[in-house]
Amino acid sequence: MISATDISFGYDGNLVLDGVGLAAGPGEVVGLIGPNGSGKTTFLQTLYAALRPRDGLVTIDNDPVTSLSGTALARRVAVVAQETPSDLPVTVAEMVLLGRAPHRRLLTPFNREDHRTVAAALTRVGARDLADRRFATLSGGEKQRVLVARTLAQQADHLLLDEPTNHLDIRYQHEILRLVSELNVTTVVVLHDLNLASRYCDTLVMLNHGRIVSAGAPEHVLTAEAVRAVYGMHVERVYAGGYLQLIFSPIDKPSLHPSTA
Ligand SMILES: Nc1ncnc2c1ncn2[C@@H]1O[C@H](COP(=O)(O)OP(=O)(O)OP(=O)(O)O)[C@@H](O)[C@H]1O
Repeated sequence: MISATDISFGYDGNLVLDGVGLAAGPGEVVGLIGPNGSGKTTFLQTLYAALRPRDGLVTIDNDPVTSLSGTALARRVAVVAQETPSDLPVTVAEMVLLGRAPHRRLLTPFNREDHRTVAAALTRVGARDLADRRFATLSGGEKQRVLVARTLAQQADHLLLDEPTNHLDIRYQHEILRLVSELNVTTVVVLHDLNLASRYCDTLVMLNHGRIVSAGAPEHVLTAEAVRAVYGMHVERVYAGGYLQLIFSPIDKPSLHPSTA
């Protein structure tokens, strides 16, 4: 369970999060959505104590996140941040093996079980054949899948993901998010694609200018009014294949079809 209450944060005195919060219950996937600069990444970073909020409290299974040591936090929380690691001279398998580090004592060699876990994680993201490649030489999408594999190898029961579908082709966007939604791991994920957010998240938190505009079930958050107010876009809501689908058009060029919302 991840809980954040009344979080405020500013860079150099400029407030970019103003009293935001969320609750992700066990196994739940919470999507953080909102326009560019609305504070999603900043909020996510406060959840794993990469940033210390000015006010408010973040807890992981009721423990304040700031009370956990680095290793204790890494055993419980796996993170895929927006910036991928730079040109570390490691293979893909070695990069995923780093996910096992919180489970090993310092300087204890990795064992067969670690290597099995890494192989299974790479298989789950469709990257087993990349195991011996230099990580730095992968495409953006391949890197992203490998970083998700690293979080699987970490076997933490909380997952924080910042735009994990960035660089992924349409098939892997769905495969990665379906995998995340089936992991039964408490997850907070920043997403830009509102249709993916709607399909794979249990609840959504919509930010704008560092404040929460609405939170709850995707169909209640992604209303035409909210999308118009927050993104300045016209949206038609349709249900296709049992899923809510949003069809966007700029406000000055309304869709030819009347709203089906
Ligand atoms: N290191 C920093 N120093 C100063 N201001 C920052 C810093 N990082 C972010 N900001 C500012 O804080 C605000 C929120 O940024 P943040 O990256 O959290 O938004 P976001 O919703 O994740 O944006 P995007 O969708 O573009 O990734 C923005 O105005 C941004 O310019």
